Amino acid sequence: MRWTEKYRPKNFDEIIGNGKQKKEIEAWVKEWKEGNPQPCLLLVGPAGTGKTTIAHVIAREFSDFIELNASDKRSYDIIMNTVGQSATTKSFFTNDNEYKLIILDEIDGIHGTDDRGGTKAIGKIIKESIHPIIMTANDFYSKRLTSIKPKCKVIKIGKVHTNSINALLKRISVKEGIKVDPEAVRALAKGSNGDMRSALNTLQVIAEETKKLEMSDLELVSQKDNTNNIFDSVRRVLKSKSIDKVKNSLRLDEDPTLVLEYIAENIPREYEKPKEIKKAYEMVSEADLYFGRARQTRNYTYWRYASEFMGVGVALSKDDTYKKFTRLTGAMAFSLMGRTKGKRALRDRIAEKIAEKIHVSNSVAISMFPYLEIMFENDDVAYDISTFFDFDEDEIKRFRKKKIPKSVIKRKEKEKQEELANEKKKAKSETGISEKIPSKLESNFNLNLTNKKSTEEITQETEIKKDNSKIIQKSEKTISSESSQKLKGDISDEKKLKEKKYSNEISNDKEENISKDKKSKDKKSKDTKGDSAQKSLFNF
Ligand SMILES: Nc1ncnc2c1ncn2[C@@H]1O[C@H](COP(=O)(O)OP(=O)(O)OP(=O)(O)O)[C@@H](O)[C@H]1O
Repeated sequence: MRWTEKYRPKNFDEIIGNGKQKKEIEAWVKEWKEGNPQPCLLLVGPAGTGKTTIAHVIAREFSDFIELNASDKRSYDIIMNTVGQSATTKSFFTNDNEYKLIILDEIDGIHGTDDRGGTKAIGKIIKESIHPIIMTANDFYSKRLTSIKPKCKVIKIGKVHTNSINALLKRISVKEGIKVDPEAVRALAKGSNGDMRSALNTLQVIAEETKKLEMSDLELVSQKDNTNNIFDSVRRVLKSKSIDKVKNSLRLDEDPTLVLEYIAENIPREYEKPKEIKKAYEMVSEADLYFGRARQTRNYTYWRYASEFMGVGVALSKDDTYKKFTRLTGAMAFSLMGRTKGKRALRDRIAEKIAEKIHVSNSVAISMFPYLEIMFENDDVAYDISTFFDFDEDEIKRFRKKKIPKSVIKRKEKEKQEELANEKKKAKSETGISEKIPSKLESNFNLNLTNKKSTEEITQETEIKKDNSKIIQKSEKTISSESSQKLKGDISDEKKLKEKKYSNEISNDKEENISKDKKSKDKKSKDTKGDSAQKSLFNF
């Protein structure tokens, strides 16, 4: 049970704050009871300060009472049929000639031009009623009250003082067996800003289960307070038919799509008629469409339409307000999201790794998961894929329950080392070809021998040799860095690919140079052959 109901004051003494106003109201009741009719009582003040509670306490003083949410039956005829005639005859209920109290809640909720005479009807009832009437409203300056105020005794109900809230919270905590830090209660009382309903709701949300309230809960207070605000708004949308009240309640510092989720979640908890539920969900769907449009176009004026549908639309989907207590819940979608937060983070991490590596979008990467699950059934493939994408243990666990066996990892690493060793060998053997390139001395010797080469040819040959020796050094450097990394056993595949590409480039370079060399050698040997022929000619 909500503590606001459990601890709703039963008499004037239990109503805290507003001492002066309480005295005025008590005097008004006394006059009525002594047979002196009094003007209609209009209680105006902020939410959660006790207006409805006061009306109910007064109702106990009379033989009977009728309570009507003014915005429920807005038509002139309905108001007249419900209380109009009864208000003008003493026997509007059962038998006796006693006064009966008429309570009209949310008077400022009657919608201006659309109220089809609602304000007029109330004016008429006030004028003609022989029974005491109490009305409540939030907004003293509401246009709806302009014609009503002069006909009533207006009593402004102020915010409840922090000290009074603090004292009541302490009393309730004792009754509920909650161990409280006085500083924390005071902070909570202050934070509720004169709204007793909010203070009680917050205390219940935080301390009902833990049976404690400490300063460290204060952070939680502000968070829960937000949630409370959402719940208050949702409650207002579902409970009220007052357009202004519903609109006001949706002015809260919260993501409106979250509020929509909460409303959608709670519609069937409050509304009972299938027709009402259907209509309310149609409104939710309209609101959702506008939120979608706002997101897509980034034109947030669409939010206004969405709010109309999810607030007023949903509120007016019911025929009448329900006089019952409804336990509201948070949006399941969000609690589900909360529970799967870790899983989703893992999913996104994996998707990012895949996306980056193979240049696909994250959603495409996620769509590959079922295939990866199948591929991961094979130990070797699981090792290859996870090495390629650089998956850690948790990420591997996403695709297979068992760890990759150590024996497979060992074997795979060995194979990798062997592969690298082969590559190194291959590179060295290529280096061997370059070594056959004639040394400078040899060339000079040949030159001396042949004595026939042009200076240009000599420079070209020397350049080629220089290039070759550079390439050899480069490739040897690469190989030695490869082997040291291989020993560390943590060469990333991307690096490997790059290195392979790089060593391919090198060997291409080498091949090109070697073929250049060969050509030059051939040329040389041709030349040499020519020389020798010439030599013989010389000799000749
Ligand atoms: N002055 C008060 N003293 C003790 N409890 C209070 C007081 N005001 C509010 N409460 C608590 O808050 C609950 C809600 O108060 P109530 O419905 O009377 O507020 P209200 O002023 O009519 O708000 P609204 O304008 O939103 O209808 C009550 O059930 C009661 O538990």
